[in-house]
Amino acid sequence: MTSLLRKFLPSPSPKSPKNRDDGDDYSVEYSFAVEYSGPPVSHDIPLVVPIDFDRIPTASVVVTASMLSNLSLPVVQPFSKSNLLRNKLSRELKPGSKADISTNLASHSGELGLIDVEEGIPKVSHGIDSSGTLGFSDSRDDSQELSGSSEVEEDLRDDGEVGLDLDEGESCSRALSPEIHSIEGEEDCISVATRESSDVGRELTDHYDPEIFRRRASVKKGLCNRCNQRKQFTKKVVCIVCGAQYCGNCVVRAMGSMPEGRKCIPCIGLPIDESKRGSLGKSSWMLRQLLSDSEVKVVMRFEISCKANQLPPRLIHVNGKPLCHEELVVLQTCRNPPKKLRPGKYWYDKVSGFWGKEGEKPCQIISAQLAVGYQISLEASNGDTNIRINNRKITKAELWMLQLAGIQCEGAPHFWVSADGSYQEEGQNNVMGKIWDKVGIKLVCAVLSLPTPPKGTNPSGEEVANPANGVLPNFLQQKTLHKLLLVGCDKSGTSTIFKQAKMVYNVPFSEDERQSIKLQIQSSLYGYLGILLEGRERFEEEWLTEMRRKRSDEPGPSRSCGNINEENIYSINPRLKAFSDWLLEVVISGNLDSIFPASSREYAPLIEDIWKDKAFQATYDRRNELHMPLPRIANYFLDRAVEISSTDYDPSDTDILYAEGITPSNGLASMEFSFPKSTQDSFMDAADQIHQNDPLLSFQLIRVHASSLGENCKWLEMFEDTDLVLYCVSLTDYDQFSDNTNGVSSNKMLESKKLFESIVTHPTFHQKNVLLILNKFDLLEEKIEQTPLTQCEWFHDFNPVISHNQSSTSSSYNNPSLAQRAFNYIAVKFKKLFFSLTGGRKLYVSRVTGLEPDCVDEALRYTREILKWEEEKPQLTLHESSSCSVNASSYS
Ligand SMILES: Nc1nc2c(ncn2[C@@H]2O[C@H](COP(=O)(O)OP(=O)(O)OP(=O)(O)O)[C@@H](O)[C@H]2O)c(=O)[nH]1
Ligand SMILES: [Mg+2]
Repeated sequence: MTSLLRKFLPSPSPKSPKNRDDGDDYSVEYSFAVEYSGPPVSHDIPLVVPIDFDRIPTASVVVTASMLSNLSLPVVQPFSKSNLLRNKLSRELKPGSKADISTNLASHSGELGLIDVEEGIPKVSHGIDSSGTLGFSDSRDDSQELSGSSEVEEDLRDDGEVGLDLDEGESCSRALSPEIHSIEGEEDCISVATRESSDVGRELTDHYDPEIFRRRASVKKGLCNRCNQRKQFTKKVVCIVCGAQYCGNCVVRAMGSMPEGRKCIPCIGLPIDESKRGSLGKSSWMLRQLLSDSEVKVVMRFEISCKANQLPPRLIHVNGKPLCHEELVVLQTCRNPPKKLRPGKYWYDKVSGFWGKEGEKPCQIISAQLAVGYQISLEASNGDTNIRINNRKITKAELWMLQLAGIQCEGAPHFWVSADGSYQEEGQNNVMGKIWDKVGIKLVCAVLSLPTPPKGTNPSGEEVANPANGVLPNFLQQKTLHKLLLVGCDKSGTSTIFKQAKMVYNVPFSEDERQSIKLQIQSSLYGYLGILLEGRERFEEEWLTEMRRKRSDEPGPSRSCGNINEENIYSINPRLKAFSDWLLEVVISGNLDSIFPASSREYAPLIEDIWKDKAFQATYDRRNELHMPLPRIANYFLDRAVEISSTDYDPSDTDILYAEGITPSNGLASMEFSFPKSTQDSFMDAADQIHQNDPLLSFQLIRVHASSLGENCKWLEMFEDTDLVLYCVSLTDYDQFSDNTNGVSSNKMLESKKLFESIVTHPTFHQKNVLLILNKFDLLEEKIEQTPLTQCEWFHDFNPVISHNQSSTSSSYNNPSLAQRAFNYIAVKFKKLFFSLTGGRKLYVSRVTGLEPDCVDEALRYTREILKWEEEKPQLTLHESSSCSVNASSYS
């Protein structure tokens, strides 16, 4: 296999475009914005496939005139066989649609109805001759696909990027000439699609410069580009222009004082490789080893703010228009500029400030009314609903958002939404409300990954952007948010993990959350009381039955004389009895939540009386004999029943942690956090910790209750942009049963297995890795001594060989406890299941042991490591948290 990388270099100058018919294998093509206005064109023009030689697969399919009759969007697509076909067959160009077209300007401009030739940018591309090697030889023949496709293979290169290789000597080499040409002038650019983690397959446009091209072509992969050594090359510094890598010994000599950040000296002054924009300002480990902290900061500041590294405005398209310098300035200096602005195509709703990538849902709300780009198009976000906001068809996620906010969407309404979120229907003059005032809207948006308006004015005292003092303007800060979806069966402990995370990462509970948890605690308290009162009734009946039996056994006349004195330790006075009867009725009817704790003020004095009553205390002493078991945590609250039932009760953090649930609906909850500085971090060395405490790296933890996922987990669709799924399993479920929706009792571990299967095989999570959190390990340690794991049929072959002569010196590693072996066994069971269901994906495992907030720290820090590994695409095949390693041989 010969890599295209080395084989092909740029095409001829745009100033002398070669005509396709002259027999040459390549031609220079031009790209410009066009608005299609005529009937379908049927010129016989072969498809052109521009190829970026440096970052293959970066080739884009460019539409030619003859394809316009059956293809409109998106004109430039990442190169892939299926993309080519799908787009060709399924789209239709309607008059009025705009597109970027590349074609041979010289011969076809007139017939295409071009409107914006002046913005035209020459493109480097290779024409494919009509016999068809890498494309459609004749667009009228739909059956002809990539006829050369068998020679094209995706190949994972050693640097982790996907490359495109061709078989040596195959027909592609006929079509693509290895001849070297160059293009002059700064205006030149080539179309590329990079494989950034979040932008896979998305089109970006890279600056083209022959010097950069030459430099990139001469970069030695896998070696230090100065000393040519390979050894000790795992950590390196990479030039942000040409991609050359340098080892620790050579970096400073190769890069000098780094006045523009990490660039080798000849690259200084050249524009950066756009696919590396995301790493601007993020220092590497190696650099931190070589330079002092303050030096690293200065270099990183240069890297972010120097002129040569700024975004070229033309590479940003807004509503179809490549920006000019002034527009980019307007965009970047407005009050709420787009975050993470990279080369690409965006849509912008000037009325509401909604902003998104072309063909995608909105990702941000920026300042409204900016004079930037053309008018927005109906299809800007590729919305597949009939509902419009400000003349844009909205996406499904936005429709869900409106519906969850209680906004009527029946009858395909067309809303006008202004910058403050007030909305009205088209043709009507009255404002119907404000979207952002709706209850729970922030949570809904967070969960659906939709933007909410940025916070209001800067409170005084907040630092104002000033690169001189190290504070960068918003647009230079690129915050990365990783989404973690936390899900599990009933009582698996997801809400506890969520609350633990809030506490350990100092995310305060809002007043609303505290109030709702307070009501939850009070309501549960009445539930626990109900269980105890039911027990009291039973104990009293048992006592009376026993007394009657004793009486009947007594010989002689006393048997019939007089009634039994029914007064006993379990008797309560009529007032308490009336309350008890009523409460039991409420518990049985399942209406507890609707009655309590709204009316708890009324009942608080009764609770005090009940709690002090000897009958109740006698029952409480026998709480282990109750038919309906009290949750473990009940004691904690019952011991403070009087305090909790009072109206001025204010739950402590521990109360909140022990409470059941987070929100009244017990459904969705979301929080954003970042990892605070930690003195001990088992996963990284000290230098990495500095990097990891980066405030721009944050995480969103979304907890969703299994019952909110709907039939066949259909609502998982809402979480498509999850970065990692955290699936929570309670280790104590193996001997527990619950009634499923059909009223059939089933083992809870098997239920958990079933939900796990549905989630990991759900199409939304196709290709997503999963972290399995095995929870309540502390309870497993107690339980497994009493109840064998084999109670669950899935674990029938758990048969640990325990060494009984544990010496005091043998470590738990050499001689794991029964619970540890059970943990390992269960982890392997899930791993095997996962592997059989998903093939190549990875299941990571961690555990949580207890209710202390920091019990979740390790599992959550592990998620950060997993995401880092994923980004770096390591060669490892099996990852385990060091403290939770799963060893299949530890059980037999
Ligand atoms: N001892 C101990 N108890 C735990 C642990 N994790 C959760 N619990 C308890 O287990 C019970 C269920 O936990 P939750 O966090 O409410 O579970 P859930 O997944 O939210 O379940 P739902 O109530 O169905 O939403 C609560 O009483 C928790 O206090 C743990 O690691 N150790
Ligand atoms: Mg709960």
